[in-house]
Amino acid sequence: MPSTPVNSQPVHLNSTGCVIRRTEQKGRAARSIPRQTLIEISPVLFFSKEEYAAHGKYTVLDEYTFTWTDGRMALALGLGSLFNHSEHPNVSYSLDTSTESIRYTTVRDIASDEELCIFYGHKLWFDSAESLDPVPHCHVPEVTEDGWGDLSAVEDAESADPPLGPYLDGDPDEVIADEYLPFTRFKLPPEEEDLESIQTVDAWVVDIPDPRHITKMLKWLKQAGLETPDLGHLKRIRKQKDIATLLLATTTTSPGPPSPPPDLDLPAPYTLPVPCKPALTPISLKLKSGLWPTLFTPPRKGEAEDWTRGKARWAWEAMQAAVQAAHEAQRTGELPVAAHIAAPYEENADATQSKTCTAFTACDTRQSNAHPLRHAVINVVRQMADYRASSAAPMPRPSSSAASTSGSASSLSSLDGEDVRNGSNYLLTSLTVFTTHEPCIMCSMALIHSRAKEVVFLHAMPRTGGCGGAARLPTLKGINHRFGICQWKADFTSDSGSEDRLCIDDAIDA
Ligand SMILES: C[S@@+](CC[C@H](N)C(=O)[O-])C[C@H]1O[C@@H](n2cnc3c(N)ncnc32)[C@H](O)[C@@H]1O
Repeated sequence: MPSTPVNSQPVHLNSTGCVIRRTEQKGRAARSIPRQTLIEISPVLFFSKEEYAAHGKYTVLDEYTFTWTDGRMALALGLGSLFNHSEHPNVSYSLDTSTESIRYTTVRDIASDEELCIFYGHKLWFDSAESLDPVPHCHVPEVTEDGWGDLSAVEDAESADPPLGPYLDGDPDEVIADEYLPFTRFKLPPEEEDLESIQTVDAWVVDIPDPRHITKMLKWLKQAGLETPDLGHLKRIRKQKDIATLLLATTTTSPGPPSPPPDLDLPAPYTLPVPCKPALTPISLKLKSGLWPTLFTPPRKGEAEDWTRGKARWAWEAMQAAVQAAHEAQRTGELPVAAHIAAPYEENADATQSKTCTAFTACDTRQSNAHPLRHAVINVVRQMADYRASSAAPMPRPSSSAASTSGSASSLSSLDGEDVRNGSNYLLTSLTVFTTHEPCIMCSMALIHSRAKEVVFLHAMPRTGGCGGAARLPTLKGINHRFGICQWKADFTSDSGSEDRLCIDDAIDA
């Protein structure tokens, strides 16, 4: 660590204009740096948990290490360990598991000599002394010749307000209204059912020939403890040809026929298949009510998942990872198309310490592999599956999900050997996939097979896309899973004016 006072000449700097100065505030800009500049890629040094528990944590390293996505303790080399924490960071970072490095990018224009800070998370282990630097409000510093040649930025700067600003400042748990989200959500119409796809359960019913007995039977139902919530989506009485029939209980609740009061002299109960769920569409209502009178519960406005400021920031960083990978792909002669599977956003999580799932990024490699199927989405799913297969890493375990009609979603937990053999390595259950381009029909189908929770894409592909362009696969009849679809808003592009470079021929399937 250099020991120069704050106003002396920098003794350690990198090519994008960062310099280390020994003050209470580390890591300053030696010159103005435009937003969206990749200022540092820090390789990471790892310690096993055991090594860290036995030695590392008793040393100064404890101030610098954090938990990597796979549980190892990690130390950022280069300038990475020197960024101080701020509630208003001007630098964002993303963990790149494929190269085991961390990428640091400015989130707004940085004035010369301004301290460079990242956000450590909400659980700090020290009392934060925020930098006294005034936060410049979108002022674009004049870039004058400063002796560092023309190495100031990797990306071009724009003079507009930084798109991430609204998400960086303020309460990360605050729910953001749809119009302020960085993407537009497409509302999928409720899935249309047909007679074959309606799920039913067998239930006991009893005919009540004398209508005067209906009230008595309803009372008895309550007393007998048969007013169970599993039948809450069905009406209790069906009237057909002047005969009322009462729904008693499913055969799961009551394997044998319930016994109504003998003094009513009712006929013997019998079983009927009744719908398992309420009707979401008028067609479904008609079909289900043909089996048994069913409640109609169309999806209401505002039922979409809430997005918080912290989650919007997570999405922004994930899209940025995809965009960066696409630019890198382009530099190596590939199509500028990339996909990023983000580790799930954890509310109230410490950004550096508690990630339990790994993120994956892949680009299109159909040029270098001379293989027409090596699309970015296929590559990223494959990358994740290979990683899981090789490391017995955590995988999604099916449970329930609003987005999945196959009834699967996840907490991330290890699966047993049988699941692995069954191909669970490919499951994206509960995971969001960020792509620079709307996935083509093949990739959209792969995402359905993989049970992706949602897809967020930057560029629409009207002629070839499978998420609304040429087709919208999740809405096709007979599909056994649906993923949510979101398109990134142009105003919020993480690509800072360079997005035109990601444009590809609209005849190409991404
Ligand atoms: C990764 S290091 C950052 C670089 C460190 N300041 C240095 O001089 O090497 C993390 C440590 O820096 C200090 N630190 C970082 N941000 C701080 C802040 N906002 N307020 C006070 N101390 C901070 C804490 O001691 C923390 O354990």
